[in-house]
Amino acid sequence: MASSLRTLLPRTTTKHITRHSHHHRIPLQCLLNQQRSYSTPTPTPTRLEAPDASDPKLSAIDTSTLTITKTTTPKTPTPHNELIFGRTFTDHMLSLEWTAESGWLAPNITPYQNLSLDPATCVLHYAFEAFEGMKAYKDKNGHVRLFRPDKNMARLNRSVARIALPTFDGPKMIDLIKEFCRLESRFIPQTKGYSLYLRPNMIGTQRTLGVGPPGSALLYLIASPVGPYYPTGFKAISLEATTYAVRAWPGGVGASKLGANYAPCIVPQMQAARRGFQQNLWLFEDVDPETGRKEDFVTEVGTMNLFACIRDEKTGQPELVTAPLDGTILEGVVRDSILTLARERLVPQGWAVNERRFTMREVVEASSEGRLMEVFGSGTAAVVSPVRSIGYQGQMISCGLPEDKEVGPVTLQMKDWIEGIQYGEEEGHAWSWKV
Ligand SMILES: Cc1ncc(COP(=O)(O)O)c(C=O)c1O
Repeated sequence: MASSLRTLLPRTTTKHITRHSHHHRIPLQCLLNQQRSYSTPTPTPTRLEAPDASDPKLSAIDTSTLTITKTTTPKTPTPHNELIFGRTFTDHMLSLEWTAESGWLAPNITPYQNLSLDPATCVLHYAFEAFEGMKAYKDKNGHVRLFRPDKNMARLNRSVARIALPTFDGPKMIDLIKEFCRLESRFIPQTKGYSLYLRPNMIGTQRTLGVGPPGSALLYLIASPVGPYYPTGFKAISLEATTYAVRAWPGGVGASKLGANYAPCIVPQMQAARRGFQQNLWLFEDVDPETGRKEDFVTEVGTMNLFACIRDEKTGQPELVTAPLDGTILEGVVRDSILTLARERLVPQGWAVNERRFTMREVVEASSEGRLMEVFGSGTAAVVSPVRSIGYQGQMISCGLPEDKEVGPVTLQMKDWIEGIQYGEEEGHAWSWKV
């Protein structure tokens, strides 16, 4: 316990050495830039430079130094029917500290406990924070499995790099997560639909009010056992298309899983809820280069990507469409899985599968002409979430679900395929990683 507290407590928050290394580095860089600009003008950067922390030495993790301090007060897991998403946690947490001088220090698994942060810690002022959401599942033989954890680690590395937090060795972090899951295995119910939600989180821990790259960071992981998103079967949701606020924009950080992207989404979500909608749908207004007209492009939902099944006006061919990865939406792991499965398994049945920009005008027209077959959200929490209607500019757009149905065939098929892989029912699938 003593060593675990030392890990999380003041070491990073009271030591200042890491800051000095930046003080030395920054003036030197400025000097070099200045010198260069006297001879030939420095070209304007056309892309973001990789931050210092992508230095392989600074992103290495030594898993052989892992220490495990087990709790002396193990909890009784919450009964299945009482599980509420993100409310109860397991006995332990995994944590790793990073400093700009030494890179990643020895990882620790300790009892779940409070963090102690100096009030000046940079995450509390400037939102140096990025996170992930992934799950561990238990198959019918009692083996714990992760679903495409490489994708989550790659995305977390992209997110942290965008805000000058240190990158890390993804495969080594997965080894640590596996170790953590083995320790917490008793919290994962062996019932399909149940899982252990894993929340890796990285924060900048530099104690400073100066705005600059954090010289120290903490990567930690906590876990919450969760039940099925729809315990009594699917319940189709209705979305309010938000026309008065924007979630992300070209050149922004919408593709990064930063905490700072989520807080500003709550007020529009509350407003949608006040009008009876379960979620809001984020749009992006832009000129369509083909028509020269201003359009509302469909992007994604609060914590889900969005798919539509639309029958072609002329040929009648069904198309599965979702917004492209243009930097304004999160690159969902489930989104990618749906696209891959659809290309493998729906295209041979005559479907078109496209990542392309599509507009609310298209959705409205398809709906009014009876060509909008299904709409659904995709994400780790629910896998898929059927959409019954979208409120847009004072109209309710019906998304093709018959009134007596809660889910369409494509949505249901995707859930079955993906859960089959997650729970190891589809034998030997490369996306299901045995722990
Ligand atoms: C904004 C946003 N979009 C999409 C997703 C879906 O991503 P994934 O499929 O990786 O869960 C999430 C959930 O994490 C999200 O927060």
